[in-house]
Amino acid sequence: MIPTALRTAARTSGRQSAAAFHTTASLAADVSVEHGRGEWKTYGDITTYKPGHFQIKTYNKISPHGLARFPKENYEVKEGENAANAHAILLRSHKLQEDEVNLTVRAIARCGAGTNNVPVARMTELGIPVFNTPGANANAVKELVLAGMLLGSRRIVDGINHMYSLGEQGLARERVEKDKAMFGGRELKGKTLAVIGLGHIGAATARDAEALGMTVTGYDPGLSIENALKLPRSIALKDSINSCVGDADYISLNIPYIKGEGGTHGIIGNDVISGFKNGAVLLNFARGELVDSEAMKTHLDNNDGKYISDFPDDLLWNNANSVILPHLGASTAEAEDAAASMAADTIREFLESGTIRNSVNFPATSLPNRPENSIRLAVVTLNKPGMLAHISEAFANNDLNILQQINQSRGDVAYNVVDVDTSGHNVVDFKTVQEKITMLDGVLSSRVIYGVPGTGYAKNVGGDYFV
Ligand SMILES: NC(=O)c1ccc[n+]([C@@H]2O[C@H](COP(=O)([O-])OP(=O)(O)OC[C@H]3O[C@@H](n4cnc5c(N)ncnc54)[C@H](O)[C@@H]3O)[C@@H](O)[C@H]2O)c1
Ligand SMILES: O=C(O)[C@H](O)COP(=O)(O)O
Repeated sequence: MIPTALRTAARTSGRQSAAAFHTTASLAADVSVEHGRGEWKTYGDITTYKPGHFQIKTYNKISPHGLARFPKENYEVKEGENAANAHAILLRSHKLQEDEVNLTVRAIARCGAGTNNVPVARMTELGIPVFNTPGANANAVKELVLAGMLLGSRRIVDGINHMYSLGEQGLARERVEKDKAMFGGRELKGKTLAVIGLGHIGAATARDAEALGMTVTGYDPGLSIENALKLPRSIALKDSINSCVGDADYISLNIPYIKGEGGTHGIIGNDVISGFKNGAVLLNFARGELVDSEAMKTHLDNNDGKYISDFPDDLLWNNANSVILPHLGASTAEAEDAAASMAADTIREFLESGTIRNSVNFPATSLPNRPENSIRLAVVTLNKPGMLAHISEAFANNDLNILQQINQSRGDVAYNVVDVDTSGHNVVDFKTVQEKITMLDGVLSSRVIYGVPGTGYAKNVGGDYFV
């Protein structure tokens, strides 16, 4: 729903002045594109916006190392609601609400792996690509999974708590040797680890577990070639979760949380848990919702076994056989820097050249550099027949020749990047062409990737032209 102020802006924008931008080549035409919200003054709250800059809205604490990738000449970074005219959103685990996604937002990047905190399906309907940072924090999580295996084998937490209590009573020296018999454990070497999900984290965990002398089994119906090449040679690949966990002393869950039919909600339920070996340790550094807490509690209360996780759980947080940490998997300086840097680079590439890399809802798309004397238009459409023909026709009707173009689709959405020749034109009225293309039935948005940062974006919002 367009807010009233912005609806007015959308209707009147055609009457407002546009800026002319010059291409670098000497023979280039003047190109007139729509200038954000006309004279800027209708562009939301002007006091929070620097015309000529891309505005990045952040949620959560994003590593300054990553944010430094946005050059100050062209970008301003603002936290949450201070960014009233955001062109892109950068976040970690913040549960993003639709009303936090301004009409001006062209893209969203999750500094991390899981995008279940972003309403991805809705963003696809709105024509907004959502990106993540595959592998950027995988080493940090893998190291915590390894630590989790040790926590599950050596009663380290119980031992620490016991020493604390003895210390308080002044009994530490007297009791320390006698009491150690209470905290016996077992070794990882020679035990079996089952890895569910052999992606960036799972594959690295499998490899390191083998190096610790463990036998490793794995299950991943969507194993990529890239991750398959990282697996230890000795891994036994299984064809179901149940067959993977049956012989395991440790089970590491490393899959995404996906809601709805065919998703992964409660995928570790009673049918899987009842197949656990006595004493098995379940490591959940993926998402809390993957595990059926009731079933896990019943299991822990009636069998040997442990649950180690970095996700909150109302039923398991104080269970004697569980160790629950804060959501710390990716909280290392290295992972935070890497994820924020990758996210910032991805957003920059998208805003500055239209390239799509590491999106979870849009097709990977990359075009060679824009030729001289050309303008680039990126158009998001529904994935239906005839869209490309209509876009091409709009250019032809305005005597604009297409130099290169790419059209990629994914699910319900298609993404087109078109470079059109401006040579031989004195003035190219791009406002008119862009409005025609944007208001075609099935077009969601368009963006002139040219000229002043932050300009040239238009949306077809249920028949309203928002520019
Ligand atoms: N605790 C943390 O701080 C933390 C940090 C990073 C990631 N994570 C979580 O870990 C998950 C995995 O991260 P990653 O970087 O390895 O992601 P990834 O995309 O590289 O790997 C996920 C793998 O899971 C597989 N998979 C999907 N559904 C499956 C299923 N039902 N059964 C078996 N395999 C399945 C996929 O094919 C893929 O290979 C993320 O989605 C996120 O939820 C948690
Ligand atoms: O999916 C992820 O990448 C992790 O859960 C990390 O989340 P965080 O960035 O909030 O630590």
